[in-house]
Amino acid sequence: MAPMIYTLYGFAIFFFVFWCGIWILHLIAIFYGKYRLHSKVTPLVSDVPYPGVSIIKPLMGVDPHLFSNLETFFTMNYPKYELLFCIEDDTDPAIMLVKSLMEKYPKIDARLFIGAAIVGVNPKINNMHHAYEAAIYEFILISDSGIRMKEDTLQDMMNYMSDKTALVHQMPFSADRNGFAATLEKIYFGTAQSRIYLAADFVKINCHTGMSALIRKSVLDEEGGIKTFGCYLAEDFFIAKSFIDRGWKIRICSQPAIQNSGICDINSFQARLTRWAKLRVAMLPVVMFFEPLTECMVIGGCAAWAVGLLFQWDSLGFYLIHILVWFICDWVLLSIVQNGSLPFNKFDFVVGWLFRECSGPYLFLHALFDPTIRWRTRVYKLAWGGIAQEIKPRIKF
Ligand SMILES: CCCCCCCC/C=C\CCCCCCCC(=O)N[C@@H](CO)[C@H](O)/C=C/CCCCCCCCCCCCC
Ligand SMILES: O=c1ccn([C@@H]2O[C@H](COP(=O)(O)OP(=O)(O)O[C@H]3OC[C@@H](O)[C@H](O)[C@H]3O)[C@@H](O)[C@H]2O)c(=O)[nH]1
Repeated sequence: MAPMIYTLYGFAIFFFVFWCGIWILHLIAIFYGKYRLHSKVTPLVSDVPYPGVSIIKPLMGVDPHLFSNLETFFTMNYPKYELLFCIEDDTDPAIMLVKSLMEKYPKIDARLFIGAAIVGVNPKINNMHHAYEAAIYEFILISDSGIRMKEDTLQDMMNYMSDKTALVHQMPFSADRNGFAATLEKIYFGTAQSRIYLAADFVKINCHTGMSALIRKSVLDEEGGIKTFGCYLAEDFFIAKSFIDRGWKIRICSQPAIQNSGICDINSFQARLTRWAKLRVAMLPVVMFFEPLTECMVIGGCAAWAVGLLFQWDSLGFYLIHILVWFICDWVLLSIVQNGSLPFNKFDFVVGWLFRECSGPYLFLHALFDPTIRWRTRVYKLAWGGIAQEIKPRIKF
């Protein structure tokens, strides 16, 4: 009987301590977010020789926002940059769209690369490889198709590129769009993901998501270039890891990434989160045990049970207060990340937040039990450690 009791008390103490740790994460995210995000960007000084940036845009297919998202790259206020658009398929309608932007902005140095190289299994790396080889500047910006830039975003990123830094990335967030799926995306990126992202950046843990990343090219070249990371689907994580292992710093900049894909529905959003969860579990198996415990409903339930056992507190009351305080912290964090009025009201936030918090643990479980990964037109399997293998030939739409 005694071992059983010790085990129960052991679990209770673990849950209670973990729960206390999670509140420290909340506080770090709120205070660090307030201090770190949305700083005023130092204006460009005309006699300073700014380093050049080769911006690589891997594209695949079109969506209703693609034209206006890409256009923001032609209207940036940065003195020296080139745009390198990469499109794998020569029948992709994105080609027409890029060409029309190149005609509209003839003064902007832009090139189009059609056809992917096969340097690994990661289709984004394969797509970008030719552009990477042709890039002329000392910095590259890898920027996904759904990203929007403000006029000063590149300047903001460059401001954080110190001599010891090799990678500056934008914390994922989303644009103001209408509909429940857009609300859900904003709530997820502005709460659950921002909390971990900001805390990880604060303690210098690698949490790099590669949708918008400014990279010191010489450092990546020392690793053999982007092709070295073509064997992983989570090339972003492994690029950052290789930099950190060699003593370089990676940092977030002050402007969160504005994701503005024209495809915004609950199924594709959840499929994306599930895909990311599969990547995390394969690269860092420890995540399998700890990530569910970072979910409000899960850690709240565990802590409520623990305090009932350890301190004879009312578990239900504790659970409800836990949820309420978490909810308030999330509202505060989301407001900090948004840095302005939100495109939805408080009622939408309550519904979206509850939906996200209840569906999060389910999606994670779903990711654990289905190891195959579908990314756009391809299907993969991951081995422990993150090496990917393509298991079905490409589906052509
Ligand atoms: C003692 C070890 C504790 C490990 C705790 C792990 C808890 C992880 C909880 C939530 C993870 C949310 C991650 C959010 C961003 C990830 C988005 C993503 O998956 N992107 C992938 C695709 O682009 C990318 O390849 C992966 C990037 C990095 C994933 C790293 C996850 C671990 C982060 C651990 C942070 C702990 C912070 C602790 C601060 C005190
Ligand atoms: O087959 C593909 C798939 C994707 N891509 C490009 O890769 C970028 C990211 O694609 P998606 O938007 O589908 O995927 P995500 O936003 O989930 O990507 C994210 O997760 C996986 C990481 O490897 C990426 O670095 C990260 O950006 C886009 O610019 C897309 O055009 C390709 O070029 N080919």
